[in-house]
Amino acid sequence: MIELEGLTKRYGEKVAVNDLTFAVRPGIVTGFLGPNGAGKSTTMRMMLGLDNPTAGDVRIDGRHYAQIKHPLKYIGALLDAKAMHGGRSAYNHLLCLAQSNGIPDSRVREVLDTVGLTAVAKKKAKGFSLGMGQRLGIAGALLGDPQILMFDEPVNGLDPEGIHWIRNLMKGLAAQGRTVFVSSHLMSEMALTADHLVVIGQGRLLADMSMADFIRQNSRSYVRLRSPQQERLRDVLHAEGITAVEAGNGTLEVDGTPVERLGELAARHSLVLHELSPQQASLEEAFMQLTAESVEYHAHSDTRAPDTSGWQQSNQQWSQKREQ
Ligand SMILES: Nc1ncnc2c1ncn2[C@@H]1O[C@H](COP(=O)(O)OP(=O)(O)OP(=O)(O)O)[C@@H](O)[C@H]1O
Repeated sequence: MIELEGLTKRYGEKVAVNDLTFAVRPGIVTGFLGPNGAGKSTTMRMMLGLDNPTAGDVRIDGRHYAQIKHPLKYIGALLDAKAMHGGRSAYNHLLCLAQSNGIPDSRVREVLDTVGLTAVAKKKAKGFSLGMGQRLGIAGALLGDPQILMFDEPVNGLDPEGIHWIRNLMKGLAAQGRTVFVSSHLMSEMALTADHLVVIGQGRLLADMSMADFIRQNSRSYVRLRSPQQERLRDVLHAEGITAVEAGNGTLEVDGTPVERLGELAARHSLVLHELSPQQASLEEAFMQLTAESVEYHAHSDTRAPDTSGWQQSNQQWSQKREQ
């Protein structure tokens, strides 16, 4: 278990981490999300004793990192895959880590095998690709067979097979009862991997809840209906006290009524339906909605990536229509 209590970090005027209190529990994968500059890496560095908090406290199984004798046996971390001696071979890099942490040499071959680097074990790390470097960093995290694992952007540089592998690795580690804490900007990947989310913005805690609750609370779920008998359908719904909002392209949207009830109502009145589909926003949409106000770095160009403001706008319009 990792516990943070009022954790704060200032760099001069800048408050990078602002009074964070949360716990990371064993047996599940906890995702750590936040826009660029939100304070994720700073938080993780303080968890590992690499930075001192300005205020507050972080404890690993009740102890400060510095109090743990052989830390790699308790907590394994991938922070910066480039942070290694490039002149050493992958094998020697891990051997040095093992020997300074009281870990048997035999463990080096095991973790090299786990991450798929056995064939290049004798090659110098500085010649490694980004993905190979990530794998070596992950091998270092696994070396001490720790109960707590922390990964900062672990899929960075990995190919689809590698992404699939790390996803299953993290889920497997959590299923063994370990504590797994992972940050990533890849929302689709996070949605497939994490059970629980901690979300921060401008150093502050924005959410600490299950993935399902996070999406439910930060997005709109509704049912979309399409029928060639739209007018009759609207009348039937209206008579039942159900508000259906026209959403263009011949579709109606209904909020707050289970999809089963809508289907049964249509059947009872012999209405033809071409579509009856529950709609749930993605993690990415829920994340954008929650963090919209705490994004520090906005792109300002005509070629910027598509954002979800359209989605937010239609959400607002929809809410306004519902209120009318
Ligand atoms: N050593 C430092 N000195 C001064 N400011 C710092 C330092 N380290 C981080 N910061 C600032 O603290 C804030 C949080 O940075 P941090 O790297 O923790 O964010 P992050 O959530 O990991 O961002 P990203 O997703 O972009 O990696 C940023 O505004 C950053 O500029």
